[in-house]
Amino acid sequence: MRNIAVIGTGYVGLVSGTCFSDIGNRVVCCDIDSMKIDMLKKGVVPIYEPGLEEVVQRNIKAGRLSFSTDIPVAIQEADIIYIAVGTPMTITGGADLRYVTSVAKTIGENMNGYKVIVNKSTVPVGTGRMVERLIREHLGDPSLEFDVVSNPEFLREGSALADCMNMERAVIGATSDRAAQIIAELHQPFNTEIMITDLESAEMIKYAANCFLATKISYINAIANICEQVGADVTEVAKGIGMDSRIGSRFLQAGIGYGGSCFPKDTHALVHLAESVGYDFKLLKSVIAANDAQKLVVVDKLMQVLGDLKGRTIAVLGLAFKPNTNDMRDAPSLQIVPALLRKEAQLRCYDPIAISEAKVHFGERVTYTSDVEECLLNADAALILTEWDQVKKLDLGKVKKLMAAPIIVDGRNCFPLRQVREAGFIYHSIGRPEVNLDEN
Ligand SMILES: NC(=O)c1ccc[n+]([C@@H]2O[C@H](COP(=O)([O-])OP(=O)(O)OC[C@H]3O[C@@H](n4cnc5c(N)ncnc54)[C@H](O)[C@@H]3O)[C@@H](O)[C@H]2O)c1
Ligand SMILES: O=c1ccn([C@@H]2O[C@H](COP(=O)(O)OP(=O)(O)O[C@H]3O[C@H](CO)[C@@H](O)[C@H](O)[C@H]3O)[C@@H](O)[C@H]2O)c(=O)[nH]1
Repeated sequence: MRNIAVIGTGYVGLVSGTCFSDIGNRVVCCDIDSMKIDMLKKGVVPIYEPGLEEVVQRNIKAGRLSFSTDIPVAIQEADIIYIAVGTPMTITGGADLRYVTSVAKTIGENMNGYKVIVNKSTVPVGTGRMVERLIREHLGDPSLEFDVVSNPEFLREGSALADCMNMERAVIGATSDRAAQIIAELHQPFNTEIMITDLESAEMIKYAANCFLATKISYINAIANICEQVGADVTEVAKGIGMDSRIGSRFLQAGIGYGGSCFPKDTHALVHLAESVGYDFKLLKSVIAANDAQKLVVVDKLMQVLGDLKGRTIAVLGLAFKPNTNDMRDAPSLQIVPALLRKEAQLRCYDPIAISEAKVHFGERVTYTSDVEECLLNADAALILTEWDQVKKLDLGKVKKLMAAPIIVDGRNCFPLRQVREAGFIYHSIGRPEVNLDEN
């Protein structure tokens, strides 16, 4: 049993802190956001993450998990300190390290014995060394010992708890065997593959992994754009190439580009890091440019079907960057909705859980509903932006009766072509042949 302090109780800090407590450690999750901490103390989880609230409540009850804004005390009482604060993108594309820097200083000021300081935030190579230096500079007693470790997080939003409890690997980048062993032991109950490496390589692994996945998505989206011109179907192509185990079938879903709190900022951060050492990462720059362009292909498709969008009622199905989350950070809808508004379309937007987050961005310029059928009622066209189950399971016969015209532009390839053809829709999706009424 270890005493762990997790500093930064967002998606990553809350989920990993909860999982560490669930395997038997005593964990205090800290944050400077007192509203968040007050909610969590009552067992209320401030983010939408399936299954999380139950596990949080279970561990609070068991006395293993607590929440606090008193970060100095949490540091003093812990033998392992996890840093899990945000590292958002700066205007120049690099990672903003101000929160990491501030936490490192606070840790240094409150050190009172040997501790392992573990960085879980996604940070550029060299940050672990900077954290080490800052802690040392702020130590009250220079004889105090500590080690800095990098243990990047690979969970996905929407399946964060399951991803963390069943992690495929734990990457541990350490500067001492002592610290590597402590963090490796901490991960034993997860029954996962443990990779012990150096600090710099661990930091690089996180960016290299995310940027590889982003590259895979931009690649299949580029293939989709060619498929449309040559009459091929990208879902068949993805299936066919994915059967090659060297390629693998995951992250080959063509769509409206990647969004979310990680891929957009991490691709930019790696380009920025490369630039700082004199490498022009042209490949990754193209991945980013392709992704930016991909978000808007559905706007062109809508115009191709409807012509002028002025005054037309569009049912926008899904606003979150992916299903099972209410996170709107860098969601493709943030580009697509304003582009449609510039064309003076009337937008009725559906999302089962992200409406209050979406309102921060779109305000009163669109109308909102969490009822998918209400969204579709009398609409001139439906535009699918998130592959929510509620959308994928729609009865197309019923949808046709609800809508003013049977038109769907699908940015997520939710329906088999045969199904929409039989239901009598005009259906334009990504990288697949168009379905038009004359062939129905
Ligand atoms: N969200 C994900 O799916 C995910 C997955 C893997 C890695 N990451 C990385 O993990 C890090 C955290 O991401 P997130 O999505 O959890 O961020 P988040 O924005 O949800 O949470 C960060 C939290 O840190 C708190 N914070 C800021 N400064 C603080 C300070 N000085 N002391 C205490 N708390 C402070 C904020 O109030 C906030 O609650 C980022 O580097 C991100 O790239 C995120
Ligand atoms: O085949 C695919 C797979 C994903 N996406 C899109 O890619 C984005 C990211 O999806 P996903 O990776 O599932 O979600 P995140 O929660 O952002 O997780 C990513 O980013 C996290 C933060 O770094 C990492 O920890 C995870 O391993 C990594 O998958 C979303 O917009 C998806 O719609 C596609 O377009 N096609």
